[in-house]
Amino acid sequence: MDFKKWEPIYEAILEDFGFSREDDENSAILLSNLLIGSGTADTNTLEELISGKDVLVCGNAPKLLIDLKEVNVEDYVIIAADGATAPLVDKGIVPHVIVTDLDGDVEKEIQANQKGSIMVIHAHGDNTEKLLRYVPQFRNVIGTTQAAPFANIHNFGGFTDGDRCVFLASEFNAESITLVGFDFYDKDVTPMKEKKLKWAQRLLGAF
Ligand SMILES: Nc1ncnc2c1ncn2[C@@H]1O[C@H](COP(=O)(O)OP(=O)(O)OP(=O)(O)O)[C@@H](O)[C@H]1O
Ligand SMILES: Nc1nc2c(c(=O)[nH]1)N=C(CO)CN2
Ligand SMILES: [Mg+2]
Repeated sequence: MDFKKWEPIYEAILEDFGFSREDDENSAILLSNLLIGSGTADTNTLEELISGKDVLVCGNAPKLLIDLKEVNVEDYVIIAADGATAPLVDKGIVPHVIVTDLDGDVEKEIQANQKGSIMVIHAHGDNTEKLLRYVPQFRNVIGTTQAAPFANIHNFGGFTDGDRCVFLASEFNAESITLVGFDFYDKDVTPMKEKKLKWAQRLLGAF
């Protein structure tokens, strides 16, 4: 994603939520340093995995398991959005890629990572403690930010874990992108989650 294209959307998100760009930037610097310690994965791995392939993006809506019955998971490169990892792992499915800001079931994500999942870990102003605690426990990590990319920190576009999966699949030239476990009208969510889902829906309108 060209950051100049993403930046106006990012500025609108910052304003809507009252997030601080400086906090996001400092969190990204922290993640960059943590990855220098533990080893950053190469984005070529994502290119090789995704380019020309059919991708299944798994969101964490309650209907995820119902949606999964309609697809043959073996036909896809599977990208799990954060909390979607646990129900997949419980069904014996190891996602090829996990996109996370580490506020889901991180223990399940560590298990999946040990079985081969590539981690795409997102730094933002409200997850620095999670980064410090968990990043050293993962291998094969690619770091992302919603602010400007630099050095070993990327910005493929997107905001919530779920829509960032789709931006990532698009960035690496997926042949097709199929969504399961997305429900933007889920009423059983907090007001904050409802607001984030509205942004996810809006951002996915571009695809
Ligand atoms: N009804 C839904 N409830 C929860 N997540 C949903 C829903 N529909 C789609 N999603 C997508 O699934 C992703 C993963 O969901 P999860 O429950 O892990 O949320 P989360 O980690 O709190 O999300 P985020 O960190 O992006 O706020 C979300 O980022 C969202 O894009
Ligand atoms: N600063 C900040 N940025 C975010 C946050 C958040 O809570 N705070 N949540 C996200 C995933 O929904 C993505 N980006
Ligand atoms: Mg999350």
